[in-house]
Amino acid sequence: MESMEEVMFKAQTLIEALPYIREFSNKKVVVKYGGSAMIDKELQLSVIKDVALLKLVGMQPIIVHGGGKEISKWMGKVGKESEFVEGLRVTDEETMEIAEMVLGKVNKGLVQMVEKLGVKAVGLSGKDGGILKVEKKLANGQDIGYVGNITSVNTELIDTLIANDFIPIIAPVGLDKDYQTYNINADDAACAVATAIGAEKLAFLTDIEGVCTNPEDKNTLISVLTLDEADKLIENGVIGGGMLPKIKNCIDAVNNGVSRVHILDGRKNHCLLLEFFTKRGIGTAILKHEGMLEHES
Ligand SMILES: Nc1ncnc2c1ncn2[C@@H]1O[C@H](COP(=O)(O)OP(=O)(O)O)[C@@H](O)[C@H]1O
Ligand SMILES: CC(=O)N[C@@H](CCC(=O)OP(=O)(O)O)C(=O)O
Repeated sequence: MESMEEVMFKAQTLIEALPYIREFSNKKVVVKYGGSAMIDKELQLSVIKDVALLKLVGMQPIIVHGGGKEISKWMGKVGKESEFVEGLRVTDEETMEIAEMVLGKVNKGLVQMVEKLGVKAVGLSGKDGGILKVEKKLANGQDIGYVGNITSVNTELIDTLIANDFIPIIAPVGLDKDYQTYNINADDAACAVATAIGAEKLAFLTDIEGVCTNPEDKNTLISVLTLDEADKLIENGVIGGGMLPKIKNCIDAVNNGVSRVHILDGRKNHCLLLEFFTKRGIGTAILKHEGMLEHES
């Protein structure tokens, strides 16, 4: 049996959420779901429950997912080594086939979870309705195969689904002008979709607390990062590895009108709810300038 104190705490939490629910009512929010937060089934359900709740309280969520670790696992099963250049998977024809199959499986798994919660979802890849059009992307000037750089986003299908109360769940696969299939980094896909549909908010779920001055020490988490500060951290090498393309996408999204961009720890249960509905927020917020901070500390 819950104590009165516990019940009151829950009521307070709900009241704290009120202004955020009002502010984001009918607003499009994009969640990039990938990395380690995808591996654990329990964590998956926690993320999906959060997204379903965002929908049920009146927001218009769109999920863009990855599945890099799952792709690597299945590559291993067929005896293929995964190779990355600048965080991008070197993608030959066979790798493309595996990536598309695995991302399709991940996609339908997420749809299934959302539907089970009684919320409508449709799973798509960037091939459907011409959502993601690409050209070949080079990494460090190097040809790494069927890796796509997004050239345009067709929002027609996404908008139709949202208007009909579905949560669109998008896998990062696209077509070039000759209708050749390409593998797309999921962070790139999330940024492009958020920008094209005019999202109010873009949240990247990843496997670390947020941007840190020392990634080995979670106490060095940076809660708020302005574009100028982000540029400096890139210049002096503080931001590296997989965080580099993520931050570049964050900068792009902010510069292209997505006013709230966040990097959150997807390993933390209900990280989306904490970010969306509490005063403090969690993770790192990337803002054009400090004055735009929406959370009080
Ligand atoms: N300054 C930094 N702050 C946080 N993480 C960083 C930083 N520099 C490098 N990283 C690395 O980036 C990783 C996150 O990127 P990545 O593994 O590609 O995420 P995902 O798989 O979720 O897309 C972290 O686990 C960390 O090792
Ligand atoms: C070109 C490229 O690298 N594509 C990625 C697509 C999946 C992805 O980005 O998944 P995460 O977000 O979980 O890392 C890949 O093949 O791994």
